Amino acid sequence: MAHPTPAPIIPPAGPVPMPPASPVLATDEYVTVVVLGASGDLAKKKTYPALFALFKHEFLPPTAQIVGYARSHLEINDFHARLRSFIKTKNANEDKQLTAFLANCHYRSGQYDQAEDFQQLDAYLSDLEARFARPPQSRNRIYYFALPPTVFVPVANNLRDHVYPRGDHAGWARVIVEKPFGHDLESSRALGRALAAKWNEHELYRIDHYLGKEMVKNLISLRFANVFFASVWHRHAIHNVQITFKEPFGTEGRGGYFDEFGIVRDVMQNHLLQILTLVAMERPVSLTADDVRNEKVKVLRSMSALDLKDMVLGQYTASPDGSKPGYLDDKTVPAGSRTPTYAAAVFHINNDRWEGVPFILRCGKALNEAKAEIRIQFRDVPGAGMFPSPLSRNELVIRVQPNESVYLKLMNKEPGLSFRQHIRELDLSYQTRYEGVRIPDAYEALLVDVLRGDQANFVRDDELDAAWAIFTPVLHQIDAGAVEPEPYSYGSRGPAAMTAFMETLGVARDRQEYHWQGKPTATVAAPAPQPVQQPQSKM
Ligand SMILES: NC(=O)C1=CN([C@@H]2O[C@H](COP(=O)(O)OP(=O)(O)OC[C@H]3O[C@@H](n4cnc5c(N)ncnc54)[C@H](OP(=O)(O)O)[C@@H]3O)[C@@H](O)[C@H]2O)C=CC1
Ligand SMILES: O=C1O[C@H](COP(=O)(O)O)[C@@H](O)[C@H](O)[C@H]1O
Repeated sequence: MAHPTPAPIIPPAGPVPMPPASPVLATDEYVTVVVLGASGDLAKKKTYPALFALFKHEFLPPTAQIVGYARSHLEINDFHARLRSFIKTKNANEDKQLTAFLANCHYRSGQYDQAEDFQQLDAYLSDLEARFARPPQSRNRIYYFALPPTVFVPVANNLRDHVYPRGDHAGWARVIVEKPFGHDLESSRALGRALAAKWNEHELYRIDHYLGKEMVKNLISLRFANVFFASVWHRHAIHNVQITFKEPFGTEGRGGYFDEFGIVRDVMQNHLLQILTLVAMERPVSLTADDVRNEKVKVLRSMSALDLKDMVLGQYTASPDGSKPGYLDDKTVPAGSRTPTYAAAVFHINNDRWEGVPFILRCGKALNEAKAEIRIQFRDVPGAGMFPSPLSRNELVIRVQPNESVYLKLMNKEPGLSFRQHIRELDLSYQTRYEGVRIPDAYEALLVDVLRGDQANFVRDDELDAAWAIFTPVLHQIDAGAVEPEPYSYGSRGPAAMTAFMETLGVARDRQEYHWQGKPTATVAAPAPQPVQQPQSKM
């Protein structure tokens, strides 16, 4: 195969100034970000918009260069035009910023398994470093895998062998890997071994983008920076914990990818389980990555492998009016597929703090609303009978999205001459309490962590292993078609079996009508945004 020589880099018009201090990178550090799979879906929808946002808000130094790499042959102007169509700007100033950002975005095409192509990439990066890094700045490289998992290993090997920083001022190298990290315990271990053959654990950043969401990052502050939560955060006060993810759209023509995984691998084994560990873990010794992850691993190791009898699985059918197709109507889904698009499961954490408390994880596509939340339901008040009104259980709700908020539902005396109790809430709605404050996208927050070298919000190898150990036995049964998922209509609340499932676990619904009086939230089915999914293998 012919390998074209790298295009010469346009010589600088004048001396490149030392970059201003970045809040995340010291002045003696220079960084190049290499986006592998730059022509794909994830790159254009998430990676580049997040990098632009960091550039715009001066978290990415203006000299940092971004090099896209993929197999497609793309002219740089076409590549920039493609990025422009996915990066929204609000005014002329942002347009100017985008033009400046794109001037730092390069593109190289090459195969994923060819050493020579990676050697040429290395030469290209070295040229850029010679131009933009100012000695004594160290020359650091971030490699972002926006790639199908089939090429993770050859790309990781080629990068380590041919594109690793070396020579004078060589700095650090960090690899960002996107899920799926295998499809069960065995495949995850095989992938882990292959990556570990060339890379150190401290260089690997396994992304679970839910760990970058503002309210998920807030969990550690809520729990450990407030004495009143710490004092009720255990089985004596909490009856159950519900962690819920709902999407109001189905696979919408991308069922081919989804069908290989199903909702348990797509959302529950990673995003929801990660949230569970942050809700349940003990106070870490410090906020350093390993102290936090040590506590998360302990939670996972205190959980038994999931059993099918502790699950409800569902698959959506067409909406009652026929306007929305069922899962099996998606042409990309294999006929007769039993892949679940909805799953609920109950977990128990076998330790002193949580014994007997059900942790209920629920996730589904094509449901009645868009919502991700953590709902901590407290125990019933003893002696509630002395009150004239039925008492509902207190609930602490942490709304991850949309409309981030923390609210505590409590019983309050109706004001006035009445002595009745009604449900009200202590409400920290971000829209009103942090009016005008921009909440960064999860990918931005995680890229900042990578620039800082903070792995606390990334999944460690033993954490991943423990997570797969919990799910692998049921996943194998589901894969073997052992369960027929219960049908539920597109746009509904999920399978009918959920009502009995929640009742059996002792989850109580409000015992009075409750209507929140605050600003209405847009939780009802909205036009479906296209989900970002791991690009399908093009190999
Ligand atoms: N700051 C804010 O943004 C605040 C917003 N609110 C809003 O007020 C409304 C009520 O709040 P809240 O009570 O916390 O939440 P919800 O009414 O959304 O749900 C409460 C719980 O009851 C379940 N549930 C809802 N409908 C049914 C049903 N028909 N059968 C069985 N279970 C059901 C829900 O499960 P499921 O998820 O499966 O439906 C959820 O677990 C919500 O729209 C909320 O967003 C309230 C306070 C503050
Ligand atoms: O990882 C995934 O997450 C998205 C939902 O992410 P969100 O940030 O939009 O809540 C989901 O649509 C997709 O199926 C899954 O792979």
